[in-house]
Amino acid sequence: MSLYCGIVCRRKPFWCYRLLSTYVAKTRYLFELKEDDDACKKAQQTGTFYLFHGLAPLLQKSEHQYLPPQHSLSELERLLDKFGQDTQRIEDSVLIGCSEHHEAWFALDLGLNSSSSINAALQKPEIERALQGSFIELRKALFWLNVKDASLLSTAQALLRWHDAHQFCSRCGQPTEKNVAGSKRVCPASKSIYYPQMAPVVITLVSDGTRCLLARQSSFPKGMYSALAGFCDIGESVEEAVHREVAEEVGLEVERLQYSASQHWPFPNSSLMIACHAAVKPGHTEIKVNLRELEAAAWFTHDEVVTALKRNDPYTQQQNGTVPFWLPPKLAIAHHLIKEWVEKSTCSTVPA
Ligand SMILES: NC(=O)c1ccc[n+]([C@@H]2O[C@H](COP(=O)([O-])OP(=O)(O)OC[C@H]3O[C@@H](n4cnc5c(N)ncnc54)[C@H](O)[C@@H]3O)[C@@H](O)[C@H]2O)c1
Ligand SMILES: [Mg+2]
Repeated sequence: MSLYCGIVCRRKPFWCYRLLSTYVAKTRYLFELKEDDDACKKAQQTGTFYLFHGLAPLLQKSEHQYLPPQHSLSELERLLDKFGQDTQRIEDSVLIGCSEHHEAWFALDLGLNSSSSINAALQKPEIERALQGSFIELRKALFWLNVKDASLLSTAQALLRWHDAHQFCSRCGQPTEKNVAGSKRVCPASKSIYYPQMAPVVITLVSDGTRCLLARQSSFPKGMYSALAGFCDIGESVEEAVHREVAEEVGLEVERLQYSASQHWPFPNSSLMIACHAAVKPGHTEIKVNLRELEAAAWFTHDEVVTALKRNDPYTQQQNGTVPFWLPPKLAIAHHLIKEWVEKSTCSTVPA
């Protein structure tokens, strides 16, 4: 229930956090930190930092799970000091969220070349030893993290990568400067403002009523099949992109599009995955694979998909040198789409 009653406080910020629901207060607090550099600097004093090296997050193994440790500002300053680095490097950190109690969370990459400090990147093994953890490639880490940490670290990696790649103004070539939160970069020379971007991608699970269509690119791990995905062209609607991508990749026309869900996907650059179900016209099921885009595509039955969904670790399942058919991991939206199709077809209400 929202406690916000429309009362406007005279204190800065112009709303009173105490009158807002926890969620609204949190979003307003994060909004303030993005807009106000002084407030964000102050938040760093009481906030915590997630560390990365070359875009790989620091993880610590605890019992049966991997967790990303959080470090306070003073711990981070001590670490930098220990390795002979100036604390200006902390200016490269980006805001990635906050707790319900308004403890701000930041991410900092110690391996990328710093735009704030003249010191060279820190050496990975030494920091791993000092912090008793390992920097693990995010694609691998996603298999071991819980949903909340996976989402937070994906956001952090996407934002750190975007800042690393946008250090110069594309209009005049001069260096750009990030605001404290990292929600934008500004070119002092041309006055251009740059905001972190995501590319919209449609991902579609096509059904013929009893089977679903899955495909693989040669770059996928062996045996893995997924739903059809493709970047939206400029000027296209989501619906147009779904029709075009399915036609382009497998030579089929689809109808009865149903939006399912969306997801931020950090690889290889930030994408906004928009997931849909679609159906082919009855009898129009002949696949014509575009070999410039895909290695293979095929129709899979309900039973084949159910069996594949149960294969959590496909690499241990190899028999006689063959790799079994398997599906993207739980955290990928493709997994969600496929699971949804299985559940719907079990109830006999799958899009025909
Ligand atoms: N989260 C998931 O479940 C999931 C599943 C499948 C694919 N994906 C992601 O979807 C994305 C798109 O899938 P795809 O590779 O089949 O796309 P695609 O079919 O559009 O083919 C990729 C090609 O599109 C072109 N392209 C056009 N706009 C681009 C842009 N903004 N960035 C990069 N390339 C662009 C390039 O030539 C590129 O080689 C991939 O990055 C992949 O990681 C995510
Ligand atoms: Mg594709």
